[in-house]
Amino acid sequence: MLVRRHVPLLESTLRARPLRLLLASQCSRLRYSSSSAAHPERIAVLGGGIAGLASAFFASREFPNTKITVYEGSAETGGWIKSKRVQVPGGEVNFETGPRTLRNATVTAHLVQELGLVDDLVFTKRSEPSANNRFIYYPDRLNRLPSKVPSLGELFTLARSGILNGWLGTITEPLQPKRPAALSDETVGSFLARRMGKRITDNLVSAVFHGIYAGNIWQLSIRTLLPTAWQLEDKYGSLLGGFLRMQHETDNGNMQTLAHPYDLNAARAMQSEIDIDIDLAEKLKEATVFSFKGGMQTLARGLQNAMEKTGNIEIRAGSPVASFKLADGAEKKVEVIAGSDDNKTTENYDVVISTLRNAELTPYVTVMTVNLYYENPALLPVEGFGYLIPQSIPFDQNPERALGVIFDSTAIKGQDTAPGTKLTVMMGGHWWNDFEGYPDEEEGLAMARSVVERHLGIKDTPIAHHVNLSKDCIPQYTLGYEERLKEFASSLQDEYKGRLRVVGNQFNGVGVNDCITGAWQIARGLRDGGWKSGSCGLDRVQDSRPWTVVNARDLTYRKIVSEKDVNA
Ligand SMILES: C=Cc1c2[nH]c(c1C)Cc1[nH]c(c(CCC(=O)O)c1C)Cc1[nH]c(c(C)c1CCC(=O)O)Cc1[nH]c(c(C)c1C=C)C2
Repeated sequence: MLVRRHVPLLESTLRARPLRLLLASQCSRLRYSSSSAAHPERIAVLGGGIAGLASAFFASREFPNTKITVYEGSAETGGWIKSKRVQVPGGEVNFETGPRTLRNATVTAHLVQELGLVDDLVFTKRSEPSANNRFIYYPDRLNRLPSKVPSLGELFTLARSGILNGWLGTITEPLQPKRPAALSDETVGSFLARRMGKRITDNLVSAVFHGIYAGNIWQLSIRTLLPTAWQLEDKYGSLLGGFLRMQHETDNGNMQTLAHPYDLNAARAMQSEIDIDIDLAEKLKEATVFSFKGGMQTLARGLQNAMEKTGNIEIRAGSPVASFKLADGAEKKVEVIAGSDDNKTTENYDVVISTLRNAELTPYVTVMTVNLYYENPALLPVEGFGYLIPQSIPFDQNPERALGVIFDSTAIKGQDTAPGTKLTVMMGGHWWNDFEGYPDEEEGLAMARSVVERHLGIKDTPIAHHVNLSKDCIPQYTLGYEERLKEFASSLQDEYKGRLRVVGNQFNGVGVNDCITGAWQIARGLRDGGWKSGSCGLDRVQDSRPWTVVNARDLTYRKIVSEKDVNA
């Protein structure tokens, strides 16, 4: 593969990876310790999920001489990331109860590299069927979604299923009435139905949002979840018109897009501060998603192990936070009370990074995952990633309120030593919002089996299974979220004078990558005396600069470029 770096001098050190990584980490330490004259003495991180662990890790890189304490309520760190290794006849299989794969993201790739986990990675290549075959269940069968530009045949098959009914509205969108200037937010459903019609929105878009938020598109905020679409309409009066303008307004042939200046700065910081090893970059480029041979928990464990080795981070598992507040006295410190009922401690910190949830900011949804393993390796009627179920499916086709089914044994390979078929049925989300109780393990298993029998015709008995209820696992960025977040940010600043920062899936996005990137930004924000500033870590939402037209490539990490680009 033709790949080369921008900076030829670095090329030889790149090839000698261990040396390069060693140098990189020493350079980072030198740079970080240069500001150590004014480093915080103690930092507390509240919550040992991925956002908390990554925050502690990055903060320790910034301040090697600061004592960092991570408080985690449960016995184990990692939060929603949980992998379970299960013995089955013929080998072992990996069951994930939470996030199961990662998409390429600069900070995550860098973290994996720093933790020495590159050899533990498994990739789903772009060429594999699971990368290309994604299905939507509608109205009573699986429909393959076109992977890139759809062929006429693919469009015809989709149109025949009825999924695309109402698509004509999409091209007449620029002629439709403009959105009222005073409208400060809209639901994803309403925004998209205005241009695509309600039927496609319900049949297609709702399925995609099930797969990410397990949420209801008629409640989620377009302004937060599809901000570029919202801003394009704001600037150009039409989403399609704005999109087409972006194709024309090219500078040196580059595609353009709208971006918030904060995001542009963040992209520049990644570009200048992060080096990704060339071998890893190549693998990531060829993959749609990746995970770890031992499951996603490898990442959380890798982080914990690396932190334990630093000597300046203490992880207190089984130590729930009871309360925290700005401590009395002249010095700005935050007092944290934590621990079990019979063993509570009260300690003061210069900075607290909280990943704990705030009940007023967002509602949450609960998801039940049921992992199923069958001895027969050839059970599935189609090969692919799995399928999502839209909101429009009538109750009799989906009484269990399943959101989707993942074909794990094809979606990500290299984790199991047994050859059978592995599936995960995901149920609940917004559908279960009003439930007073949830199905127990036995009921969950029966419901999942009935979903795969009705949708896929699978009647076999699974030889291994795991039922897990993740109560309140995905925050819902509902209508008006951004305004609520702004108010929340100023109240935090008033109360904690900058000594409390917040990060995690309630603020940065619901994915693992969002949490890791948010943690990296929080730690950078503490640098060079930033820990004494009045920020609460929500600088992005408080930054009122308008979105501007930028070259799309300026938003992407591109230290690794193709030979063609180098020569251009
Ligand atoms: C525990 C359930 C989760 C559901 N959504 C998320 C979790 C952790 C978060 C999430 N899922 C996806 C994204 C998009 C980008 C990314 O970081 O990968 C996010 C933030 C996409 C996704 N959804 C499912 C899978 C296997 C993936 C990743 C791989 C891919 O896109 O190729 C499946 C899935 N997740 C949820 C449901 C209900 C579901 C249904 C099949 C909820």
